[in-house]
Parts: sequence; C-alpha cells; structure tokens
Amino acid sequence: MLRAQRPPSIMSQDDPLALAMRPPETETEAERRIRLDREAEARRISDNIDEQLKQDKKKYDKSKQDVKLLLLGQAESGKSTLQKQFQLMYSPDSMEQERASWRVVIYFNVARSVKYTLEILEAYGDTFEDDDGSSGSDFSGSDSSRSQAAGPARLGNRSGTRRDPSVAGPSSSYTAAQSEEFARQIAVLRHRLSPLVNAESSLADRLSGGVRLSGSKGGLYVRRGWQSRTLGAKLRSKGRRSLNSSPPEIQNGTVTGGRPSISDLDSPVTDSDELASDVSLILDECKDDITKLYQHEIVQRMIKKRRLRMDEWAEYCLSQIARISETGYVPSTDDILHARIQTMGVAEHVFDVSLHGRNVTWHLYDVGGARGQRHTWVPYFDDANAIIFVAPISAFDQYLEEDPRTNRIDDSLQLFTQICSNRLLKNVHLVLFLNKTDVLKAKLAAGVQVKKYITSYGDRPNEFDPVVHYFRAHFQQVHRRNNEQNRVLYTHLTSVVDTKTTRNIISNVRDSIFRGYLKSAALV
Ligand SMILES: Nc1nc2c(ncn2[C@@H]2O[C@H](COP(=O)(O)OP(=O)(O)OP(=O)(O)O)[C@@H](O)[C@H]2O)c(=O)[nH]1
Ligand SMILES: [Mg+2]
Repeated sequence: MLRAQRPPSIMSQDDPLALAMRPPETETEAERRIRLDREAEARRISDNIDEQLKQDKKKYDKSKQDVKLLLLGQAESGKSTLQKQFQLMYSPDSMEQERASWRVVIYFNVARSVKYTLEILEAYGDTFEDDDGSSGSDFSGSDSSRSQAAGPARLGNRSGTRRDPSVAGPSSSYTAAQSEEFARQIAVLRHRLSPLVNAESSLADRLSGGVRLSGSKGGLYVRRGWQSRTLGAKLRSKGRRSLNSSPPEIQNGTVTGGRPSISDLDSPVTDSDELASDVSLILDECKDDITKLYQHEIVQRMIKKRRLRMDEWAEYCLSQIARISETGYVPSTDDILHARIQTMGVAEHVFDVSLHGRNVTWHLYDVGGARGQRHTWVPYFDDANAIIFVAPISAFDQYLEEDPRTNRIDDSLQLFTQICSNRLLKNVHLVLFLNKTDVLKAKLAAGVQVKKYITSYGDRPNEFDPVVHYFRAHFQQVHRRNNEQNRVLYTHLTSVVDTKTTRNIISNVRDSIFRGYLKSAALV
C-alpha cells in the first residue's frame, strides 16, 4: 500500500486546530486527492460568499447615496398620477410598455361609473324626488372633532360618482306621468347596459388578481405589478363579430340574448386578452346608451342637485366614451393620467435621474392614502430624503370614504400635521403640492360655495385666489407650528394631470431635492 507524504503545514504542530485538521497518518493517495478536491471546493464557495458580501456592501453603500422620495397624502390626492408624470419624464419606455395594460383599467372605470350611477338611480326608484338638507364643516387644521356629520347616509358602493351630503334644492316639479315615463326610460337603459355592469366584476378581478379588500367599499385596490396580469394583451385586429340582435332576457341577473355578456361571447379569434376584447365589443354596442344615460334629464338633475357626484376620472371617461369604445382602442397618455385605481401598500419605482452630469438613482415610493393603508408608510420613514405631500384643495366639499364625517381638507391638514411633527422625518426635505387646482377652478366657476362646507371661510370671496390663499395659509400654519428645526417648506400649486406644467414643477423639485442631497453628501 502506498503511503502519501503528509503535505507541509503552515500551522504549528502544537496548534489544536492544525492537529484536528491534519489528515490521518494512513491517508492513501486516492483519499488525499478527494480531500484536496473537497478543500478546493470549500475554498471556491467561501470565495464566492466573500465576493457576494463585497457586492452587497457596494450595493448598500450605493443605495445610501440614492435619493429616496416618498409621495404622501390622502386617498385620491393624486400621488399615483404624480408618479406617472415622473415615469413619463425619467422612464418613458416603461410607460410605453405598460400602455396596453391601461385599457382594462379604463374599461373598468367606465363600467364602474355606469354601475354606480345605476345604483344611485335605483335608490331613488329611477326617479328623483328632491329633499332638503345642509351641513358645513369648520376646520382648524388639526381638530377633527369639528368635522360635522355628513348629511344623508351614503349609499353602499363607492365609485366614480358619489352622493353629496350637503345640498339643498327645490322639490321635484315632475308630474306622476312624467316620473313614470322617466322611470320606464331608465329601466330600459338599465337593461341595455347590464352586460357592461356585469363585466365590471370580471375587470376588477383581472386587475386585483381576485383579491378585493373588504375595507375598500367595493373600490379596487391594486398592488404594483398588476400590469403583468394585463400585459401581453393583444389588441384584436379582426373586425367586429356579428352580434345577436334579438331582445335580451334577464336570468338571475345575467343578461342573455340581445347584447353580448362576458360569458356568452365566444370569440372565434385566438386572443391573448379575451376579456378586454369582449368588453370592447360590449362598449361599442353600449356607447350610445351610456351617453343617453348621462344626458337623461333625471341624471342631469341629480348631478345638478349634487345627489350624484362625478369624480374627475368618471367625468373624463364619459367625455371620451366615443374614442374609448372604438375597436382597437389604445389608451392615450392623457387617458392613463386620468385613469383611477387605488394603490395598496407601498409601490417602489426606480429611476435614474441625471443632473449636471451626475447620475443618481431615485427610489419613488407611492403609497396607498386611505386611512387603512397609512400604517404601511412608517417603515419607509427611516431613510427617506424627501417627501412630496399631495393635498387636493378641490376636495373642500368632499368627505372621506373611510369616514364620511370627516371633511377631506380637514383630513389632509391632520395628516400633514402628523408628517410635519414626526421625529423620524424631521430632517427630510419637504415639498407640498396643493393639487387639483383645475378641479377647484371648475367647482368655483360652477358656483359651489366654500363657506357651505368650511364654515370658517366666512364671507371671503368665493374665488380662486382667495380660496387658495386661505387653504395655503392653513397648511403653512401647520408647518410653522411643527418646525423646531427651521425646515423650509416648498409649496406648489399643481394640477398633476397637466403634463407640461407638472414637468416644470418636477424639474424644480428635483433641483431643490438635489441641492439638499449634495449638501448632506458633502457633510458625510
Ligand atoms: N383633474 C384632475 N384630476 C386629478 C388630478 N390629480 C389626480 N387626478 C385624478 O384623481 C384620481 C385619483 O388620483 P390618484 O393619483 O390615483 O390618487 P392617489 O393619491 O394615488 O390615491 P390612492 O392610491 O388611493 O392613495 C385619478 O383619476 C387622477 O387622474 C388633478 O390635478 N386634476
Ligand atoms: Mg395611488
């Protein structure tokens, strides 16, 4: 038997570890080779781990140099819309890739608006009897107790249309025969629009992956990555299918015959997105009825009397219904900016932003703004560099969906108070967007009185400049009262659906964040 010569050891023979590791005296040549191979493999794994640790450390060091920007504010304030504007500026290709996936969202927005309008009509028996009632809200910036109960109870589901809690008006002047005729007309429209209404839940399931949150009152929350459920959708290039035009029948709430429903459309074309194609066909058939519904005297009267409230996105979708209903519809950038889905949790978006030849990675955190979502923000406070707080100042006549007694401006001020006073955020660069100024202008032009909702507004003129001045002063006061560290508050009046002006504001914000960033980098 061959005896292998023991390899020279660099360890002292007295070293207990060396002794323990020493190969046995009786090691054969074959055993020695196996041992050496095993040791080489262990060394290779160990080197890989060292290399991985080095890379991780590098990444960590680099991420410390990244800019982390939080978009905060109540639900529907415009955070995700602002995020889309960042995406358009700094990652236009990714927006292009996602474009097709927004078709389902816009179809969902249309279906939801129609569904909710019909629900409100149903609650009034498809006619409209006016009743009186009014309430206002005083606010002091952080005192929710002053918010008053919001008039009549709200109806079940939430959608692009809402009942207003505080509107008075004259009684209905319709005769019994007129009311009967109106009710009949609406019943016909309800019937003809039922395929679209039925499609709403399929569209919602597609977007949410079938997960509906109980707290969302029927609204739709989506997580980042929802696009993957709708991407790959191939727009149908083939022409319209011929549709059965026999009168529809209703069975268990589902329309069969007549217009197609999601389940009874049987596409002869292999299509990777049958749902979107089917809804496109339904919309093409329904578009005139949608227009008729919204132009109907009863609906117009309810909108005028503010029993039925159209959110910005619902109004936008309806104004574009002819185009949205076209076969082969591809959402425009404006459509995407107006589309509405609620953010769930925190969605991170990463962009490379270059300024003066320096490339810095920005992490944008777009959060869900509803009260039930706000606890998810806290883990991101630790290493945030900047915050854009988005406050929709058009919302003075609106109440929180999650708490119908709280005026939305009051809620924004309370939330801003919490952000300004939070110790973890005391060194963060703070930017305030007083958003939806376009909506505010339209409301004031339509004669909506601020003092009716915010009683402390008193007899100030019901005009854009004084109203903005009043709201801005309240936000600034909150900031001043919670500003031990003498932090500057950068305030902008915005309408984040307007790409041109928002681009300029984003550049401006980027420069100011960068200045703060370079200053703090110089201190490190
Ligand atoms: N007209 C108008 N619409 C706006 C403006 N900002 C946002 N919107 C619309 O308001 C709706 C809500 O905006 P989002 O950006 O989804 O709101 P959010 O703050 O992300 O809401 P959550 O995700 O629920 O917290 C969308 O349909 C937007 O298109 C604005 O300045 N003007
Ligand atoms: Mg959002």
